Amino acid sequence: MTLSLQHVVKKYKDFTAVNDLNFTIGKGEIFGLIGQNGAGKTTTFRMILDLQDQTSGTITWEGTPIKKINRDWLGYLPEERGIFPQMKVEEQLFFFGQLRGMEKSKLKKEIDFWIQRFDLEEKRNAKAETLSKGNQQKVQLIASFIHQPKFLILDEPFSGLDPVNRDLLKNAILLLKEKGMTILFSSHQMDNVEELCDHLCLLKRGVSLFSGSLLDLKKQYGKTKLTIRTDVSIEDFSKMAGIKEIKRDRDEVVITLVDESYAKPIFDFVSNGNYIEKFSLDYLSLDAIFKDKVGGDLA
Ligand SMILES: Nc1ncnc2c1ncn2[C@@H]1O[C@H](COP(=O)(O)OP(=O)(O)OP(=O)(O)O)[C@@H](O)[C@H]1O
Repeated sequence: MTLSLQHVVKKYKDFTAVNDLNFTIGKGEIFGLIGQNGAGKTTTFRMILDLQDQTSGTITWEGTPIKKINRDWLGYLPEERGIFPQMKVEEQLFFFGQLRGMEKSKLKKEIDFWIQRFDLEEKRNAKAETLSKGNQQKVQLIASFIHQPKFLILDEPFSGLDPVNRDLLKNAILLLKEKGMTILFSSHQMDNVEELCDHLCLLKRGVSLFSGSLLDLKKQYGKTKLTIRTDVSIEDFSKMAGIKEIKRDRDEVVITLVDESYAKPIFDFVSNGNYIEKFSLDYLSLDAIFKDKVGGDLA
């Protein structure tokens, strides 16, 4: 394993912000840390980054305590956004790359690649303060990994991005993974986590409710989401067993089953021996699982 947290605790006086946290991230993995506001995500990042000490527990990178490792292995996009407002985009990226010891010609190639990739060519010589919020975020993001770190931490990288830029970012993260980077990120948008993560940790008030592969988490709930395109009314489904929740969504009926064994009798009932256009049995979405795990208690 590349990064490993073992029994990590962080206390602020008598308040425990992170409580006995354990997870490991494999090389080249994209790992999601999810949890509501105040769950302890940023605190965890800051401990991994050695910006603050844990109260107890160990954090290691390839078996070595992180404190003993050269900082250049790391990249970080903090939740608080900030770039130099007066500096031009390209200058800014040169500044961050050189700060991290990158050689100029290699840096130039990287900058050209990412400016192109993030659709910032027209902004190359613009001062950062004249850029839209989304474009500033893209520049800060590039700055976080321009020195090609082995491990990249992104705190809420998707916040404030429109759908087009969201996709640009998503594809960039996948490209970085392809290049062998290990990536840890947090997001409140479960669809982003679902699309990107191999593994994840679900935090609630500093306690891990789950840590492991996304598929294993989904398997805990089984294939219990049933979507059927049908005119059959919700009332008519009331005679069927195994339905936990049912609602109509335009021309479809969406059912949460007690377990997947109830799907077949429902299929027989709805199709009645005829062709049906859509009948699909899926795992629950991460969003539904998250809400179930953390409950309605938002405090
Ligand atoms: N320096 C500090 N002193 C006291 N309490 C703190 C300090 N920093 C964080 N906390 C508390 O620790 C808890 C975890 O905070 P943290 O910022 O890690 O949450 P988060 O999961 O990143 O939340 P968000 O999604 O809102 O960014 C919160 O209750 C917060 O108020």
